[in-house]
Amino acid sequence: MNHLIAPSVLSADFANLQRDVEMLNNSQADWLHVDVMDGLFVPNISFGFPVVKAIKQHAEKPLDVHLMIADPDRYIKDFAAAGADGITVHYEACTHLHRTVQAIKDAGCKAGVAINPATNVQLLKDIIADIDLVLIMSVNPGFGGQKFIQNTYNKIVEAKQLIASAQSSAVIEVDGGVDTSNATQLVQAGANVLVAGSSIFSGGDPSSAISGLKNA
Ligand SMILES: O=C(CO)[C@H](O)[C@H](O)COP(=O)(O)O
Ligand SMILES: [Co+2]
Repeated sequence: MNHLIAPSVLSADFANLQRDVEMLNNSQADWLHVDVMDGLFVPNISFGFPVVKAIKQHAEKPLDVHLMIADPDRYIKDFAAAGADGITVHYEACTHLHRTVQAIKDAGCKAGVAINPATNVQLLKDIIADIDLVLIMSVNPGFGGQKFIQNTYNKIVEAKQLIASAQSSAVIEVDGGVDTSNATQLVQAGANVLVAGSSIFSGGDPSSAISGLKNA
């Protein structure tokens, strides 16, 4: 599979969200990555259902919703209703992860599980066959614009082996500090989906930054 690009709307201009979503519609972006933060699981608050709904109204590509919230079971149905196509929860935020994954699927969405930089890939062994996506965080979640953590490459290789041994169809997504300096090596290690926020939106030409990552 060719790798996919999922620009993070967290780095968009919130005062011009429709304009930025339309730019993404017309770009080589494959998905729109939507970061929801609750100020509890992570030390930052981003946005909730009304903003996800507003993005959905204009988006022509799937919404890849990354929930950085405590006890996400409480809100799965609401995010599905708001327009999520995929919902990713954090391993570290779920007491009953299997139940949460089933709830995501029951809500009609693709189910993803994210792991923080200090969480061992092997902890996904008993859920890997049930999920559609593994999100390997390459920064500590909570903020855009952080420095990429090098150990991510090893974790991608390990996740790929875990997926193969379980005959899982899960794809591997990487999130945090992704730019053209590491994109090629991430894809070579086995990443299928690259999330990028600041490297896309901080320059003057987001659309060509997306093309740069797509051609990595
Ligand atoms: O989940 C996230 C932060 O927790 C964001 O998706 C991620 O940080 C993307 O932003 P950047 O490319 O600027 O690192
Ligand atoms: Co994210």
